[in-house]
Formats: sequence, structure tokens, C-alpha cells
Amino acid sequence: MLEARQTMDAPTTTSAGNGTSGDSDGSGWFTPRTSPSSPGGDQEPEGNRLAALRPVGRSQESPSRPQQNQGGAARERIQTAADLPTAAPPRPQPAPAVAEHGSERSVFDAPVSDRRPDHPATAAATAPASPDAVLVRRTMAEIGPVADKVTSYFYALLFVQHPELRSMFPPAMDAQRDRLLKALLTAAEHIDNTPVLVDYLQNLGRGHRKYGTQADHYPAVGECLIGALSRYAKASWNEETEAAWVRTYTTISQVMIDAAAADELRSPPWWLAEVVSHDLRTADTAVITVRPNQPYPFLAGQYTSLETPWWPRIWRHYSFASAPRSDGLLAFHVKAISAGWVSNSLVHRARPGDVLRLGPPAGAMTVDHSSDSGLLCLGGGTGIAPIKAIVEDVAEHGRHRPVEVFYGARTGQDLYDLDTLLRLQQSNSWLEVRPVVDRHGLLQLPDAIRDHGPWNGYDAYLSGPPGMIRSGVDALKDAGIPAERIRHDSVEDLVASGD
Ligand SMILES: NC(=O)C1=CN([C@@H]2O[C@H](COP(=O)(O)OP(=O)(O)OC[C@H]3O[C@@H](n4cnc5c(N)ncnc54)[C@H](O)[C@@H]3O)[C@@H](O)[C@H]2O)C=CC1
Repeated sequence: MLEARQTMDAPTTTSAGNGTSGDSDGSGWFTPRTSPSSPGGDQEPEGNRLAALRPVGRSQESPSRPQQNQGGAARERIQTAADLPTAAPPRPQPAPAVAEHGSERSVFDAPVSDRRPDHPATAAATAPASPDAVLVRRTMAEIGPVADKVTSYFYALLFVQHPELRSMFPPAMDAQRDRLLKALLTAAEHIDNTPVLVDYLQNLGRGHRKYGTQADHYPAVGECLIGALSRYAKASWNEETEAAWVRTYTTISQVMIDAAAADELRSPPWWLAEVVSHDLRTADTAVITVRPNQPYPFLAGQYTSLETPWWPRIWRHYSFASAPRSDGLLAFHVKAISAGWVSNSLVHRARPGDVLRLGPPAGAMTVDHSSDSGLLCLGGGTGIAPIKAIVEDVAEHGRHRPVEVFYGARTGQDLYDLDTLLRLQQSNSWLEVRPVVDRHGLLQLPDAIRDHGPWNGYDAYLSGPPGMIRSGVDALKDAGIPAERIRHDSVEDLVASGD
């Protein structure tokens, strides 16, 4: 701890000369006193200071106001963020397709996904990297082998330097440890991929409201991030690298702060939700229905974060198992997994009357109702939850497009929601439901689609464990469905999950 403090004291003014650090009055790195110089050498008057180098809080500036910035790559990125619509009427928003279920992801926890079909991610990914991105990635490559140490050191710095932030994190940090830093680094690595990154960061910024995150927390995190990186990336660290990280981090934090501010105008930071029914379908799987204390707008296929009263500040992600209902109730499918604190509480302890907390909706595994394409849906285990919501959504929209659902489970008994799906099939001629029970671990869910089809012309939706998503994507591509028509939540996060 002492060591941490000493290291933090040392480098905090090293990049002051390039306008990215604070000066000696203690204003901090991310609150520059002097106008930063642009790559073209332009100087802006105080009022037009590069927004990215000064994360602004809600009280300082309207997040919707377009910023007038300087030239260069950083400006482009920031303008995109600043031009975001803000005080729009409340409506559910699909976010980058990321989710993890029955596991903890918290704080900066969702990875950037390039899979969202409506984003020009591919073009961005093939463009030459900006100078900042090159430096950031160099640091990332160096810290890769010692990521654990960087993480520990980062949190040590954060809690020593800012003990007031400790209470925002779970008492047991095991599951938390690699999340915040990992997400920050993931975002930094994708700094050139503007549309995808902005979506991702806006989602994170909105999601952070439930933790009580404020605009003035971001500089504290940024200083500790730089402190940890500079300590463990010694070979590549210099003033130039530090300046690139400061610019990158301030860009990241500005987008998150603006998104949180915009969201504050239309949504609460969290919702309370009372359990109204608890249906134990198998020894370890429950269908839980809750009533939020105020309207909860979302789209079928999305997910939310959920906190139980028994494990405060530990949030898990679960998909909505129904399309939005007229009675406002929300349903979740929860499987108690080994050593899963939250999932076991939800399955074995939760009862009607218990009150949970919900974060905002997220995820882009949603249906494009302007299309007539057929939908090919694969749901493995409790991964069937969002698939069922999608089916209901199609039914409600009244466009009769073919929907084929393959529902996989290890045993017949594990097909705990088959009756519901078969009932839906009975009343909707466009729907075909095919249960798939593993055969001695050989034939698994993705294999089943090979016996049917043809699938070209279909949009595909995959939901289930990471292995199923991976082999499912391969099977779908083999079946002629192009990658941009395949939607699923993030495999990286599913892998990182561990309840
Ligand atoms: N509860 C929820 O709201 C949601 C949960 N999920 C995820 O779904 C998963 C559900 O877990 P369980 O019910 O235990 O499912 P499971 O592990 O029993 O798997 C269900 C089926 O998926 C297929 N599968 C599994 N691993 C496979 C592999 N490596 N390759 C090919 N096919 C494979 C098999 O057909 C298997 O029967 C969890 O990982 C959860 O995070 C995903 C979305 C929503």
C-alpha cells in the first residue's frame, strides 16, 4: 500500500507540458488548466477547450451540446460522443450485443462487440490505427502477461488513494477484480472504432448510475489506471505514451459521463422489483416473475443486471424471458450454478414479497421488425429465456415471418420451458419449435440445424453457454448465414462469468 502511494505521487505531472495533465494547483490530470495543443498546433480559447480532456459533470454543461473541438483523431472521436442525442423521450434502446448470465459482471464489465450488424465496425477495424491507439496497444501488449498484478495494484491504488470509493464495490472483490480494469483496457484498445465504442461506453455510463458513480469519480479512477499501467509497462512507458492514455481515458470517461447525464433525464438509476411468483421448474432452475416499482421500458431479447438483498452490490445479468407485457411484469429464468451466490439465492431463497434491484436494460439481440426475413433461434438451457421473449415479440407485431426455434438441453427434464413454447407453436402457424436433447454428449444443439434448412435468408439468434455460441456460429456460417446476420450476446463475457 505504501508502495502504491509513493508510485502515485511520482508521475502525476509528467505530461503537463502537452496539456494533458493538471498543473501544480492540484486540479488533477484530467482537469487541465491549459488548453491542450492539437496535432495541428491550433490553440482554442478557454471556452472551446477540448472536451475530452476535461470530463464534465452534469452540472457543468449540457451533454447534448455539440462540442467545438480541435483537429485530429481525438477530435473526431469526441465529436461523435458529444453529438449524441440526449433528452429523447423514454424509449428502450438496444445496446451493443453483450450479456452474461448467472455470473457477475460489474462496473466496466461489458466487452466491446463488433457484431452489431448495423455498425460499420468492419471498416473501422481495417482503418490504420491512430497514433494514440498504437501507443495504447503497445502498453496493453506489455502488461498482458502480468495482468493480474496490474489489476491488484490498480485496486490497491484506488482504495488507498480514494477510500470513499471502496463502498461502491462488493465486500468480496474476487469476482470484481478483473472487471473494471479489463473493461477500461478493452475500451482503450478499441478507441479508433468510434461507433461501436461509443455505443459500448454509453451503455457502460448508463449502467454505472446504479453503482452511484458520479462524474468526479472518473479522474480518481483514471489516475489509478495510469499509476498501475506506468508501473507495469515500464519498457514502453514515456511521456508520449502517458499523454496517449490520458487522452484515451478522458475520451472514454467523457462519453460515459455524458451518457449517464442524458439517461438521468429519462430513467432512474435503478428499479426496485418485487418478486410476485417463484416457480421451481427443476431442482436447480426457477422462473421468477417480478413487478418493478415504476415502468421498465425494454425490448425483447435484451437483458438487465439484477442485485438481490442477500448479496448487496453484487450484480448478475439475466435476460428478460418475456416480451414487454401489458401488466408491466418481468420474468427471468435462473439456474443455480455451483458456488453461484446470486443464482443460488434466487433459485433457493427468493420468495414472493422479496425485493430485488434492477439496472437498466441492455443488449442488441433484438428483432428488426422492418424485415420479413425468417428467424432461426437457438436456445441452450436457460439461454432459451430471450428466445422466448423474441418469439412473443414477433407474435405481437403480427408480421407472419417464419420462426424456427431449436431448444437444446442435456436431458428431457431440463427442457423446463418446452410446454410454454409448444403452446406458442399451437397458436402461431409460423412458429416451429424443435426440442433437442443431447445424445450421449455427442449430438448437441448446433448440430441439429444441419438436418434442417435451407437457412440462407434467415436472421439467426443464439443464446446459451459460450461453447454453444461458438459452435453455433460455426454451424450457422456453414449453413450459409453471413456473420452480420448472426446475433448473440458476448462470448467473452460468458467465458469470464463465474457467478
Ligand atoms: N438465464 C438467462 O437469462 C440466460 C442464460 N444464458 C446462458 O445460458 C447458459 C445456460 O446454461 P445451462 O442451462 O446450464 O445450459 P447447458 O450447459 O445445460 O447447455 C444447454 C445446451 O446447450 C448445448 N451446448 C452446451 N455446451 C455446448 C458446446 N460446448 N457445444 C455445443 N453445444 C453446447 C447443448 O445442446 C446443451 O444441452 C449459461 O451459460 C447462461 O449464462 C444466456 C442467455 C440468457
